[in-house]
Amino acid sequence: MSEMPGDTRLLAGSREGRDAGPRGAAGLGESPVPPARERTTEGAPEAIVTRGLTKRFRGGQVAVDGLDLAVPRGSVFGFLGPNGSGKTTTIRMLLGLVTPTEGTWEMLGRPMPGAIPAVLPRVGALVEGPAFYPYLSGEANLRRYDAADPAADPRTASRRIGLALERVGLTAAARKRYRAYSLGMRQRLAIAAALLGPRELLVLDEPTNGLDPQGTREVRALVKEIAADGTTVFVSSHLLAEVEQMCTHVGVMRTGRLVAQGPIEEFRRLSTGEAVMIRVETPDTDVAAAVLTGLGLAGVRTGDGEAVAELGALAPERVTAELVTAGAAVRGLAVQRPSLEDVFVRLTGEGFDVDG
Ligand SMILES: Nc1ncnc2c1ncn2[C@@H]1O[C@H](COP(=O)(O)OP(=O)(O)OP(=O)(O)O)[C@@H](O)[C@H]1O
Repeated sequence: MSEMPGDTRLLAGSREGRDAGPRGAAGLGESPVPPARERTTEGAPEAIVTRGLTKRFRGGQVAVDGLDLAVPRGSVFGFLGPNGSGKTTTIRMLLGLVTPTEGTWEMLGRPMPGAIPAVLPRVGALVEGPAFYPYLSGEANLRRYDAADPAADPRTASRRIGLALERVGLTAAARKRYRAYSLGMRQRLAIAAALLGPRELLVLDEPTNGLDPQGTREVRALVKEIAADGTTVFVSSHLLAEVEQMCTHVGVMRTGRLVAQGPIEEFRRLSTGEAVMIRVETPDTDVAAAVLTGLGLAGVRTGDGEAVAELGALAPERVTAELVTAGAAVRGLAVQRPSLEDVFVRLTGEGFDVDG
């Protein structure tokens, strides 16, 4: 797994980068000479870096507020946040589709938006699904799509299209009409359109939105395959399970702010700070509750055939022994460690849809 600079910035923390930087001074288009720290090299360890990136829409709505993202090369970076938290606006800014109100950003080591002509051909993007013709085949649709790109050499179109179809596993269905494609195949074709040409970075905005479970699985598997080939993938989602299954890194958005970012392992480690619960399944709930209370455990409560408490640092075998000594018939005993979801809920103050 690639290392993210400043892993310690996992929690809400990317502020220092912003304060040290040219925030505010760099209203885009206002400064003809970019600050020295913007002149980065192609070999930068991040595929995307933003500093203080902000979008205030007319009418005062702040959609994205001082974003300091660092997306390591080679990562599958899950850009996670509830609906309306600013993910799409961020992606549109990164791709030069919307002008930031404030802040700077780099893609593939080059300062944007100045380097757009050099950088965007190396970046595949799926933001709004491309409109495909239902009565044309997948291949014919890609041909039209490719022909609309002035940078694409028509002499090599067939090869490009063949490779893109192969990459998304649609070679066998290339001649089928688009309208006969399943939802998953349609989305894979959209990803193929983003992969017409060799890409170092793929940006996908909610690629599984609206898909059935089978389509969702296909797209997730495809993202992993693309990443395994060395392409950095920046993928937005409001689904925690999706990010957990696909991503090596996560950035968490809440109302336009990045509240945390880092390797997913770091988030898992964070979850160890949450309360570990012990759940005793027993017909003798009162006896069990008395034992748990006697052991000094907090949050003791009884329910339907069970007694529950916060285990804290106590060894579960100690609880088991005391329960047996007290004569409680123990049918089951479970230690519940906090999930990644608990951590995200604490960070964002709201729940996530867990299912894909
Ligand atoms: N063109 C616009 N003009 C005014 N406000 C906008 C515009 N585009 C987005 N917004 C607002 O900015 C906020 C962030 O929207 P954005 O679409 O970036 O969020 P999101 O996290 O991608 O959510 P979703 O998953 O629902 O698309 C929302 O409150 C939205 O209403």
